[in-house]
Amino acid sequence: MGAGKSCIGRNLAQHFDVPFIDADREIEEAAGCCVADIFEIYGEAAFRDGERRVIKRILEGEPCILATGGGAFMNRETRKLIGKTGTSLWLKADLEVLIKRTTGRKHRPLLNQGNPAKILRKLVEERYPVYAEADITVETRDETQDTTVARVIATLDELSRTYDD
Ligand SMILES: Nc1ncnc2c1ncn2[C@@H]1O[C@H](COP(=O)(O)OP(=O)(O)O)[C@@H](O)[C@H]1O
Ligand SMILES: O=C(O)C1=C[C@@H](OP(=O)(O)O)[C@@H](O)[C@H](O)C1
Ligand SMILES: [Mg+2]
Repeated sequence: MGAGKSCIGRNLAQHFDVPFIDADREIEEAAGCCVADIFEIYGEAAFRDGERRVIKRILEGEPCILATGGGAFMNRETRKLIGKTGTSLWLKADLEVLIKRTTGRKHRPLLNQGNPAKILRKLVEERYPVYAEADITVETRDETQDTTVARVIATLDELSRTYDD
């Protein structure tokens, strides 16, 4: 949450001229309400179930850049499917950066359940070892979106040169 998956993913899709899909927006469309309302009305378990199904459908579709929600990669089945059909990229941010980028934003229900900084610290501890299984890791720091996008593109360019050699 706050790493920039949605913003940077959209930018990258424009750069590479491929479709961009945000899994959270797809879930909201299917449910007819926003993520916060899905959590409130149906509960987190129902959201996770919808998230798993929506991501599976997207991965079975046309090639695209997909921004998942921060919890999606924690699902073993989703992780396996991403590994089989796609290339995963972890936008890795320090806790401080995540706090700065999420402060004052109310649309992430998990951060409204207590002290957001504490919740984010716990999630970083739980999730980062699993996120480390991603194919590619790119750091995102306290910097402009353009700087992060440029770092991702440079990393991908370097990797494609490595594969070409
Ligand atoms: N370098 C950066 N990369 C990505 N987002 C940034 C950056 N700097 C500031 N931001 C802000 O941080 C927030 C990231 O949110 P978002 O893209 O929704 O992240 P996620 O989808 O990972 O939760 C946005 O409000 C964006 O404007
Ligand atoms: O980390 C999480 O568990 C979540 C992250 C959110 O997406 P972003 O990571 O795009 O904010 C959204 O899917 C939901 O609020 C749960
Ligand atoms: Mg997002």
